[in-house]
Amino acid sequence: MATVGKVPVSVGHESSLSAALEAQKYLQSRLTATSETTSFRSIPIIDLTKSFSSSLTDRQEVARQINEACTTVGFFYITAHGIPEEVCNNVLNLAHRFFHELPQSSKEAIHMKHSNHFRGYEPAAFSSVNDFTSKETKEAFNWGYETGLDPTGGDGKYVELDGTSEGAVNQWPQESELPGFYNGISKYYGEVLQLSRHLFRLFALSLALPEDYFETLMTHPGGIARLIRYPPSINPKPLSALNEDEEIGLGAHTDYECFTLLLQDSNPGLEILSPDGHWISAEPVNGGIVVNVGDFLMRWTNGVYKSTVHRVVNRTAKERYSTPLFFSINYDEIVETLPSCLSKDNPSKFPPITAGRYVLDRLALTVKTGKY
Ligand SMILES: O=C(O)CCC(=O)C(=O)O
Ligand SMILES: [Fe+2]
Repeated sequence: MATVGKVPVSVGHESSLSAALEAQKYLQSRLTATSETTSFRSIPIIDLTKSFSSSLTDRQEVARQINEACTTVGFFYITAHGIPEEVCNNVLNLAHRFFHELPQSSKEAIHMKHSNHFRGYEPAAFSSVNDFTSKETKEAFNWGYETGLDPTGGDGKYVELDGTSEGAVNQWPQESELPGFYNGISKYYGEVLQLSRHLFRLFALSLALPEDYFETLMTHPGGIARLIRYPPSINPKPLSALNEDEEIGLGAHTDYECFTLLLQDSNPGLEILSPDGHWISAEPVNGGIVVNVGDFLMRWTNGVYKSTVHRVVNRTAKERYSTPLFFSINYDEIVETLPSCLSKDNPSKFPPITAGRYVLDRLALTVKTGKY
């Protein structure tokens, strides 16, 4: 089994802190590297139809494509994923309503600064994924797992990133101010949570593990999600090799959790960095959801699955909306390198790590308040 059990969260904190600092160094090295031999110019599209088949061979066929994508690009689109179109359209529409209809004073009332858990409204330039050298233009609304949002009802043992369980920590807008908001979010979140569990079964197959290998690790999973708004560009510019963008929506970064499922509207903006230093636009695919490997899964697979650097630059005169879910396992699990990613010639490169603490230490580096 990959987990080595549950321990008090303080144990292993030092290693997750140094892991967070290592990750920052890794990011800097990726941003300056230009000479890797493996590279890519496009992002694969994986049709999930066969993943829902009762035939294991069919499911393994999809898992093989996932393995190929994760060992090379670290990003792929999924289509035929089963989330109804109207649920997706509705959540993007709610994002628009949140930023346009909710009065500023109500946004302030649920400002992220009131939260110990990075939840609530986050204005532009409040956080920065890499070192605060440029102000990020995005604004966001952040929330996380609640038992009531989980269609399975969970196992009632949810803990936050720091291992505590304080009860409800999400900061929601008042129903009277944004009618239907909680319901619409809840519908999408439930769907995308279940899709993430489905994907984890495919990830297990893709890593030559039993299909239910991760099952007991996602009974109260971490799942931070956001509505993000990128303002229209003041000075729209096409993507160029010169990399001299003044308006950065979200700076270059890797994600922290196991994997991310990202719904984006019809405006491009997401760009991913190929190993030889080219930014590739992850154009929206009709009915598609973007999936990318996060650093926690990269570590867990001993570096076999790639966590790829990406950023967002809105190059259009239209605003852009997106909704990522950062799917993690139960935050109180401690994991060590997956057995199928180890061999005599390839010993573990990473020490055991607590799922929540690792993410917390990464997130804490993105805000200046010093509060977290
Ligand atoms: O908005 C997007 O397209 C990407 C968002 C993202 O990369 C993130 O929130 O980590
Ligand atoms: Fe990201």
